[in-house]
Order: sequence, then structure tokens, then C-alpha cells
Amino acid sequence: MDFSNQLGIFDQVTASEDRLLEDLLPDGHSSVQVSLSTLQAKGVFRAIDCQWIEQLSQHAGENDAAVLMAGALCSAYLGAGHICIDLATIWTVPPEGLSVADLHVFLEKSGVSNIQSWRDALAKSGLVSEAPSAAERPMVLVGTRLYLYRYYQYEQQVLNYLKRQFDRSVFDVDGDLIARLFPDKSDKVDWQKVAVANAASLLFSVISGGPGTGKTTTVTKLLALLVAQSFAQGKPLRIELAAPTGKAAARLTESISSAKANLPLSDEIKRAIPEQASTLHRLLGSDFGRSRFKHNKENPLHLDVLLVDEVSMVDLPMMAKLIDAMPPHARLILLGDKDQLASVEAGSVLGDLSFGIDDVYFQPEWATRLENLTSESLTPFGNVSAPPISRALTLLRTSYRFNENSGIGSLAKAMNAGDAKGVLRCLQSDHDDVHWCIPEEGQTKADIATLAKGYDDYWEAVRQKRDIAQLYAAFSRYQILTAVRQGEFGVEKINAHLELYFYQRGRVKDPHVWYPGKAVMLTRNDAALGLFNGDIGLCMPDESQRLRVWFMQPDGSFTGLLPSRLSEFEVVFAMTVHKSQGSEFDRVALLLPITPSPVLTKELLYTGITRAKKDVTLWGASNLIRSAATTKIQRYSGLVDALWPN
Ligand SMILES: Nc1ncnc2c1ncn2[C@@H]1O[C@H](COP(=O)(O)OP(=O)(O)OP(=O)(O)O)[C@@H](O)[C@H]1O
Repeated sequence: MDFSNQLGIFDQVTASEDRLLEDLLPDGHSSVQVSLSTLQAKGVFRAIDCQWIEQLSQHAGENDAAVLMAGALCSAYLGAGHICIDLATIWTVPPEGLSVADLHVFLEKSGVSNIQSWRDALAKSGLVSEAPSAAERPMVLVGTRLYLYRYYQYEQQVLNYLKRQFDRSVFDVDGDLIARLFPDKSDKVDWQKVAVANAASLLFSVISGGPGTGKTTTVTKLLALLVAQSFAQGKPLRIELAAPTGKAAARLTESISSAKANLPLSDEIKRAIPEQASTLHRLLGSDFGRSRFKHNKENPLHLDVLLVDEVSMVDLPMMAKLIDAMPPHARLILLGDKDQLASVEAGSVLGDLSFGIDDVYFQPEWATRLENLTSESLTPFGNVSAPPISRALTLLRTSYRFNENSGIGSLAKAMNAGDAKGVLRCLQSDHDDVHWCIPEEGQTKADIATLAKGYDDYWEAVRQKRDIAQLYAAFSRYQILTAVRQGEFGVEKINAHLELYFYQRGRVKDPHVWYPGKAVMLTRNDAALGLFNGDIGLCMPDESQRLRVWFMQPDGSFTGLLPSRLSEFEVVFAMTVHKSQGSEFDRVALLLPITPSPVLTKELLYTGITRAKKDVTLWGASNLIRSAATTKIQRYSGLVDALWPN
């Protein structure tokens, strides 16, 4: 039951005052229920967290407030993207909306006087198993970390897979072929070449890099090397390409096919490198509505090599299921930008895997092996304290899209480094490709007319009834990105204002119905239509003048659907930065709210800025930009400690 609805005044109370509220609640409710309801009203817990705890206490008979409070925190943190909670961390870094003092009052009321007593209560509970016990209980305790059982299992699946890879033997790699693929020599280390030699040596590898660092170029050469080696051995490879969203899959298809054209290899080898990428859901055989995929340990994927792009968007459950479905002999190559926002759902797998890679390179003997294969000077990068995971990782460190003088490149670099002064300096400089719009004193609304201007070309294409491919191209050249969903500067209001503005300018006849040029984004996967959350559709008449919503397929073709067939979607002249992951646009307008928000982090701004290929305009006040640049997202999991022990 949601007690907080009965007591709106909870919003106002602090932990020390909520004792009074016990008198207001119906008889028979314990102080833990009061605390949970108070914390729900404060936004620390969601209704679902409290319901879960109520079930645990009613059906499993758990009455220990220390356990129930920890369970609710575990559930709430999962909702915020964490895989687990750490009792020791929470003790000093309380959840958003609570002071340390308040948290301690709540915990004391739950019988917790220190971290050890909290841990002891959990260890004693019948609801908690203590690792390495395999007992299946709702929660698992590992040191001071507490997991919901299923998430502990996901993490273990990933860790066990990685540990198996660390023990595997290393493949022979054709160094001459690598030299052919990378004919150019320079004084600096060619990290693309190193990445190819590294990934070709292993069954599991990660290639990470910022925008334009040549991830696709590199991986296309890697696939070429693997194909050429397999031809030499007379064993053709089954290669599959995948990405988390339809858009990202379409982009991977496009980039692989253009990168292939430049390969200095025979047509036979080029033909054997596939171009067609699918979504991870489709690859695994999504059984929409069920959490289990058709492909799993019992029914593994039929492939020898799997390349997954945009891995920063892959959450922990999806990664665990993917790994589960990999045949033991097959190679898994993960590609992505470790510094981008983590997945919408729980975990930050790519960030955790590549946690120390900025500073830690390879174990010395591995650096020597790669040096022999590539003729690159890698000895200086040998590091005795590099953990086994470091062997699987290569970071591409040079951007070929943004040179030293590029505004976007410099802005992204400063943001990524958390260098607030550098960010502001870059915004104030006279780079052609970076613009800064500062809200005026007292401004409460976004400047819709200026934001809308970026769509002039698109509306012209709509007016001229250009074909859908041209329309799509025009739409993809510009995008307004918002940091938040709600409020005057949130995506919902901005889209509503934009539609109204387009209506007032005569571009839209009636914004309340479907109209030519309406742009929508699906907000749910739709198995029947073969469409995915995040897919973008543009409304235009077909040959018989019936309005249809056109979606681009991963192969670049278009499917037109009657608008009535779409159920869950939203207008997408503006989209959130989260939804823009996996896409790039020539020009981006990145709109920040005018009041501080916890979502304003360096990862969010970095992701938004790097969606722009040619031009970015940042709308926001300097204090918010400064604070975002120095705020880093932290997602708790056990992966970093397990993989990067030093
Ligand atoms: N070693 C190189 N030398 C010169 N140009 C390169 C090199 N590697 C990549 N490029 C060029 O840089 C651009 C970006 O390369 P690529 O698309 O492979 O990067 P990416 O990291 O996949 O980019 P994205 O940010 O779009 O994911 C392409 O035009 C590519 O041809």
C-alpha cells in the first residue's frame, strides 16, 4: 500500500520529524513502514521498491528493519542504473535527496548503528545469501555489496565468461597481412594497428575510442584479417554484426560498407565481410514480452565472429544474455566509446570493462607480443601491474574527424577530462564549429524560433515532396537534443512548442493529427512490425496519397506503415541526449535546463556534443556547464573491483 498518498505532508518532513507520522498512520504499521513511506515521499524510493519490501516482509516473514531498508535501497538503486549497493558507500554518500545525518537517523531507527551491524543483520537474514554460497535467495551479499539475486547472477555470468577468456590460448596472427592493411608509417604509435593485432589474437576484445577515432575503419580491417586467415586455412567464417538499436545497426551497416571499399585486399575477401547489421534483440531472437531469448546457452548463436557496436548502450542483463548465447569457440568483438553515457537500464558494462585503460596499457609480455606483430614501439607501454582484462582492450587515441584545431574535438576533450575552465574557454573562443547561447537574465522559455531554424532544409524537402531517402537525409542533418524530459527545457515541451511554431508558420496544417513531415520516435519495441524502441519514422504520403510513416530498415530500405498501426511513439523534432546515443548529425543544438539538475553530468554533455559532426550549439548558463563538467556519473557494480583490483 502506498501510504505516502495518504500523507502529502511527507514531502516536507525530515527523518527526525517523521516519528510524529507514526501516530498518523493506521494502527499496526511498523516504524520501518513509516520510514519507507517517508523515503518514498521524498523520492528516494519508488512505489515498486516499497511494494517489493512489503512482499518480502509479508510473504517471507522478514521483520528485521535493517534488512528491509537495505532491500528497498537495493531496489531503488537498481532503478537508478546501479547493479548493487555498497553499504559502506551509502553510509557516507547517501541517496539523492537525503543528507548523511538524515540517512543515519533512518538507519538507526532500523536498528543499524554502523556498517558492520548492518552487514551482520543481512548475513543473518533468510532473505540473503552470502557469496560464494549458491543458495537462491532474493538478495546476495558480497563483502559490503548487496545485490538483487538476478543481477548478481548477471554479473557473475559476465565475470565467469571473462575469466574463461583470460585462460584461453592465444591465436597465431599473420603479421605480414597486418602490415599490408596498415601501409603508412608514422612516429606515433598506430593504435588502430595495435587494436587489430590485439583483437585478432583473442576470442574476446574491446576496441574503444571517441568520435572519429576510426573504430569502424579498424574493425573492418580486423574482419578482413580474420577472413583472409580463415581462407588460408580453408575454414570460412560466419560473421555477424549487431548493435543495440535499429539506428545504430543501420549506421554500422553503412560505415562497414564504405570502409570495406577502401581495403587493399581482393574482392573475394571483401565480399566475405558482411555489411548487414541487425539489432541485438533480433540477433538473439527476441521473444518480445519475455525476458528469455531464443538463443541462449542451450541454443547458441550460429556464428564464429560477432561484432557488436555502440556497446556503451548495452546494459548488464543484455550483455549477460549475449555472452550466454555465444558458442564457446566464437569471437566476440565489442566496439564503443567508453566515455559516453551508460545504458539506460542498469549497469555500465563498457565503462567498467575499460575502467583503467586511459592510464594502464598492457602487461609487458603482451606489449612485446604486439610489438613483434605490428612493429610499433610498445615496450614503453608495458605495465607490470596491468590486470588480465587490460590485454583484451585497446583504446584508439587519435581522432581523424576532429583535428587539434577543431572546436567540437577540443570541447569534447575538455568535457571528458572534467576540465570546466577548458570547456568555458572553448565555448568562448572563435571556433567556427562551436557556438554558445547563454540564457538571458530571467529567461524562462527556450528560443524556439532560433532552434526551429535548423529544420528549414527539412521543411523545404517536405514541401518539395522529395523522396523518402532524401527526406530522411535532410532530417538527419540537424537535431535538437535536450538534457531533460520535463519542464520548459525538457523534450516534451520543446516538441510541443516546435509543432506549434511549425503550425504558426504554415508548415503544419494541424499539429493534433498526422501531417506530412511529422517526425516520430518509437518508445517501445514492436515485434509485429519488426520495429524497435528508438526507431525514427517520418510521415509522408505514399503514391496513392495516403499518409504513411516511413522507417529506415538496417539495409537502408524504407517501410511505410499506416499511422494507425503505431501505438507507442513521441514527436522527435527534439530528443533527449539519452535517445540520441548511436546516432550522429551534422549539426546539433544541445539544450540545457535553466535550473540545476542531477542529470547534468560530463557524460551527458560529452555524449550530446559528440553527436555533432560539423557544428554544435550549446544552450546553457555557465554555472550549469561548469558544474556538469565536474560531475561524473557513478554506477555501482562489482565489475571494476573484480577486473581492476589495483
Ligand atoms: N588511420 C586513419 N587515417 C586517416 N583517416 C582515417 C583513419 N582512420 C579513420 N579515418 C577516417 O576518419 C573518419 C572516421 O572513421 P571511422 O568512421 O572509422 O571512425 P569511428 O570511430 O567509427 O567514428 P564514429 O564516431 O562515427 O563511430 C572516416 O572518414 C575515416 O575514413
